[in-house]
Amino acid sequence: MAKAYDHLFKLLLIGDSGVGKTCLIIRFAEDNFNNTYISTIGIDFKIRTMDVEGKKIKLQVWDTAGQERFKTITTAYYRGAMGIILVYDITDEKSFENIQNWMKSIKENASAGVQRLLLGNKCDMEAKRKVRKEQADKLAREHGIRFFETSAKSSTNVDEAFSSLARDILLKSGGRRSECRERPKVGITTSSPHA
Ligand SMILES: Nc1nc2c(ncn2[C@@H]2O[C@H](COP(=O)(O)OP(=O)(O)OP(=O)(O)O)[C@@H](O)[C@H]2O)c(=O)[nH]1
Repeated sequence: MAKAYDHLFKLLLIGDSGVGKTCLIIRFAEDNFNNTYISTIGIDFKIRTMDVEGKKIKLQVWDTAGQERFKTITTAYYRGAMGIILVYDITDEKSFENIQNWMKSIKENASAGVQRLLLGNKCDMEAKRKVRKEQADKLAREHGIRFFETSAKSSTNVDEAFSSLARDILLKSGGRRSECRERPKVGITTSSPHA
């Protein structure tokens, strides 16, 4: 029987409440978008398998609640993550300023070698932009990480962002077989509806 996947990578999305973390995951895992805002309670995850550099990569993507009151629960999940995606909203300056605090939280709670990625979401809302692309580019460069502007709504750069992070983790691991060896379903699988 053909192997269902070569690697399992655990990713985590963090960032202020309302920046679009859940929507990015739903766009990535289900190719769907909903305008209704239901704030995440605690933590949730979805799965999608994708081809990266000729390998089948199963991505288990964890969605955290941005609200401060869930911090104790959500930071407990940092340690197991191989990649962490920091998300801000390009129409919300405060969410960009807070990226520094989210970076600090990674330093305090995640594994030392965790791969990070910065996303400026809601780039479909150009008229309401408050954060210039150059500002985020500079921040990403300072931290030595990649940066994309995305839109979960228009699907801009969502697949690109996830596959770029998966590729970086893959290359860093030297293509060694990673994590568990269960044999899941092939193709795109999702689980656990957004709470
Ligand atoms: N225009 C636009 N709206 C978006 C986009 N992504 C998310 N939204 C909207 O922003 C709101 C918040 O999205 P969520 O994905 O629930 O935000 P979140 O970061 O998961 O929030 P918490 O669960 O509270 O941490 C919703 O009303 C979404 O419809 C986007 O790319 N463009």
